[in-house]
Amino acid sequence: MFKVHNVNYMYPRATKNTINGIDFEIKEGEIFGFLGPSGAGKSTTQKILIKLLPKYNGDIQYKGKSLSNYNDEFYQDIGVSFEMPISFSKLTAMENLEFFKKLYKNTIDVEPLLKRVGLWDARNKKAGEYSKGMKIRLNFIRALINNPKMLFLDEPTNGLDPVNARIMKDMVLEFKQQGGTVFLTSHIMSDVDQLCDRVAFIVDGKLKEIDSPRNLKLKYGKRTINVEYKEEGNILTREFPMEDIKKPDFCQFLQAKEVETIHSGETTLEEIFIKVTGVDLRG
Ligand SMILES: Nc1ncnc2c1ncn2[C@@H]1O[C@H](COP(=O)(O)OP(=O)(O)OP(=O)(O)O)[C@@H](O)[C@H]1O
Repeated sequence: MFKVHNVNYMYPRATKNTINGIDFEIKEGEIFGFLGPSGAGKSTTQKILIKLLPKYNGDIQYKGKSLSNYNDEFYQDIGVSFEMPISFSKLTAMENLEFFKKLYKNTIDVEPLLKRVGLWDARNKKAGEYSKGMKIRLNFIRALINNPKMLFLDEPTNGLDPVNARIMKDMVLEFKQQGGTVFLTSHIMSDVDQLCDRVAFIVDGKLKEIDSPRNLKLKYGKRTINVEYKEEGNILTREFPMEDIKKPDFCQFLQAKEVETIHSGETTLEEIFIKVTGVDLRG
């Protein structure tokens, strides 16, 4: 869908590049996560990809054609839901959606989507009177209004309660199942784990890692089995090399002990984030 080659970007009046020679591809039909510490360049990259920052150096191809050669037809193809909800506060949610519909050739029926995200009953309320979470949900529907092939989502579940976050994630996964491609940024590693086929880590404008969450967990995790067992009222743990799984000693150990839990030693995306970026998400 996208091929990004050796892209650099410097903001006007800045003294150094914000984006430093990044290379990556977004495959058609995948959910691609873009992760990194605050200020690393995630939003800047997203803005470059949606043609808001056209003065980059390097090559970006969208569907085999240089991004810079696309006109406004590009916007018929994509949907964008950024962190800051954008809507006309004096218009109702429905009036907002009707307004945005007029900008596109192909549009969808918003009723089922508004019902799905729980905004149907509030459709005639002014967008300015919506809560933060309602604005985020409205913004998401707006991003889908032109039946896009590609969605750009910035922190899609930030500010949503767990139920609405779940609905949003299900809708993103359904968008993918119907052939859509997604580029998303998030600081919520469990969301990234549930949604993304591949993730890229950006630090100081440079890409440090690109792979599937599974491969990253194998790469950064330990090939171990950790057994937690009870002995004389105490909970003890013992770590075995993964290779021991086939050895009689391991089976004998399990049979002899009162086993509580068994885990393989793969790591979490949060731990990987800390290792790759050097920044602790927990602050
Ligand atoms: N309009 C601008 N002019 C100059 N510098 C900017 C501008 N927008 C962002 N920057 C700088 O570019 C760098 C990257 O910012 P960016 O918004 O891309 O980070 P981010 O990774 O999206 O961060 P966050 O997770 O906090 O949203 C930061 O140092 C920021 O201060």
